[in-house]
Amino acid sequence: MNILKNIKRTSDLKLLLPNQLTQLAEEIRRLIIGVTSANGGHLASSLGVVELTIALYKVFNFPIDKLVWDVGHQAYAHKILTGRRDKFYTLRKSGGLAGFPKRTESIYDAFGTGHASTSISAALGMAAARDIDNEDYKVIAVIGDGALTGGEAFEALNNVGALKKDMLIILNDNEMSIAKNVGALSSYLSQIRTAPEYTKAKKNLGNFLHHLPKLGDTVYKTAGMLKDSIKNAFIAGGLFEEMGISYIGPVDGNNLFELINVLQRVENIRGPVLLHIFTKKGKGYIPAENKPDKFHGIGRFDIQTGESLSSPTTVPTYTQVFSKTLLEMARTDKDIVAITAAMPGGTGLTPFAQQYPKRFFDVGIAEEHAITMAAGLAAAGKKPVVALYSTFAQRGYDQILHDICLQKLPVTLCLDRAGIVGEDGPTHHGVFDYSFLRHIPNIMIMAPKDENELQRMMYTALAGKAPVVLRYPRGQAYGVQMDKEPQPIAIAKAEILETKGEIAIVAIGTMVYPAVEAAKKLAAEGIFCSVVNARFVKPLDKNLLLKLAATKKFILTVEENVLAGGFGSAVLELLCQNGALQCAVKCMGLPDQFIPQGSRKELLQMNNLTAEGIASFIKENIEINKINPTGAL
Ligand SMILES: Cc1ncc(C[n+]2csc(CCOP(=O)(O)OP(=O)(O)O)c2C)c(N)n1
Ligand SMILES: CC(=O)[C@@H](O)[C@H](O)COP(=O)(O)O
Ligand SMILES: [Mg+2]
Repeated sequence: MNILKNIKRTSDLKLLLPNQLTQLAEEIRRLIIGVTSANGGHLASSLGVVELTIALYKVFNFPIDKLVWDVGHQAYAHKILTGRRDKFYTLRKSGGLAGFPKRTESIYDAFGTGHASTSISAALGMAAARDIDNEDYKVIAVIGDGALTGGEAFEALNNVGALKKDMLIILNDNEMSIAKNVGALSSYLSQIRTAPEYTKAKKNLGNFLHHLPKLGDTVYKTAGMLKDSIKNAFIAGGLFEEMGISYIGPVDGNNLFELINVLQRVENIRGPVLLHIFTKKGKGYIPAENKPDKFHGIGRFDIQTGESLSSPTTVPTYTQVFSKTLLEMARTDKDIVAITAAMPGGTGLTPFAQQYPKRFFDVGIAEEHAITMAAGLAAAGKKPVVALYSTFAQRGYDQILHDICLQKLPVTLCLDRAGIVGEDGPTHHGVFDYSFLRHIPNIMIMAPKDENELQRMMYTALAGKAPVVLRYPRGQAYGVQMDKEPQPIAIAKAEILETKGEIAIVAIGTMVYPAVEAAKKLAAEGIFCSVVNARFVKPLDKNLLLKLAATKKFILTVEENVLAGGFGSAVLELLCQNGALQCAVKCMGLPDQFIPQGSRKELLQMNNLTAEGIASFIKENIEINKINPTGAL
């Protein structure tokens, strides 16, 4: 790692000779592969943009110029080149470097990201601020072809074309979202790549690059000739041009010197420019080049073989249970249709897509559209199931409220990765869904304690005629026996798991088994508790909760959601409105702050959301609330 080691600041890179730049790309790739093989991470996307990152640092002057990475999952080379090489081994670990750009981590991270399609809006904001202050720096957004399918990116392009700010949008087209990119825009981009004019342009490119002036040629700049000369060497990108954005490309984004040359010239063009580059996702690591979807975001793996190093298990993930159950239900119910927003693999919908292609829709990174489209399908008599990650469903709040719930349409929203997700950190934890959904009229919200309950809740949701939200976490379920003929559960009925003592633990979803275990631990110490699996955040089991309030001295609610507006606060509201706060009530859940990155286990422990944490919390409260620990009601 000789070249990389000697880069102390980004300006050192500008002095490197061509062969040293090539070696640098190689060294960066090795480092990225080494660290992600140990820590997991977004490998394929980061490998694809190594040349782009080097070219950007060669040509531009960051952090005075501003660089915004869309999603930010591809920014590993950027981190390595901006003073974080020595800490790169801490990537995605608790207290380590974030997997995404983060403003508090480096001045080179101009904008924090994690969710898709925000880069053009953020870059336009920076360009507008620059112009208000009469400053002079470049603003660059790098957006992938997947992220460009998001509505926010188009809202931004629409505005960019009107405001005509000096800014560069680099479209990194690798024909992939996480899975194969989909949609009309993706077809349009591939038409550009395969157009005969492009082959001609590519032939002329070498010639063209050697004859055009670089930075500082004022004659070309003022006459606007530079822009025309560059554009004439490429082919028309009609869509963007029509929107008032100069289109340049496509350029081979894994050809470092071609890229540097083009960037040196594009730098001089005034107004908004979109530079279309194409790259290979996973470039430089054969297993990732061959399976870019598998290596998009991967856990620990063996570098030699590319095989996963996660311990094998027969316990299914919640995602797999959702996937299998939906497939079974769809066999007998022809009205079931499924929608994903660019995450067929992550949400478990790939088998459904293969089996029922006519009833499956991958809409691209377009959560808002996915939800309203589901509302349309429901209005026309179908039973849509929309599978989204909880964190990305945040995008669709108004669509859930206005398009589904107000019209009481039977859409089932399956929120995967709900709760703490782990190493992706605060941009991705799905810890707000109870709070941003439960105040919406007509909605039903359920959370299963295990995979069998998830199955039963899916049957419950699809048997009804109203909007339902089901939320379940990332990773392994419990390994419980599954019902052969799953039956729906009773609406608004909690499950009583233990009936002892003056204390009641009312837990929901992932917190039910830890609550049961806590009760067992406490019982071994002579402290007795009742345990309730609430099952529903809405509607609550009113009768049971009022009975508990009347008969117990202390109720503890436990949830894997922020406390503000969550399940516990729903219980408190119910008891308060019914004048039933005669017993003490406390709530365990997540605090009013963003949860950092770390393993799910570590983060649950840090927040006391474990059997031990629940048991200690109860012990602390015994004295305060004058509870008879041995009391058996
Ligand atoms: C709002 C939102 N929805 C979904 C995702 C999940 N996601 C992360 S990266 C990605 C694909 C991005 O594709 P692209 O922009 O082309 O980048 P590439 O990985 O191909 O480099 C998706 C769907 C997200 N981060 N944000
Ligand atoms: C960057 C991004 O948003 C996704 O790639 C996400 O990291 C996937 O998470 P899972 O690994 O839980 O599928
Ligand atoms: Mg892509």
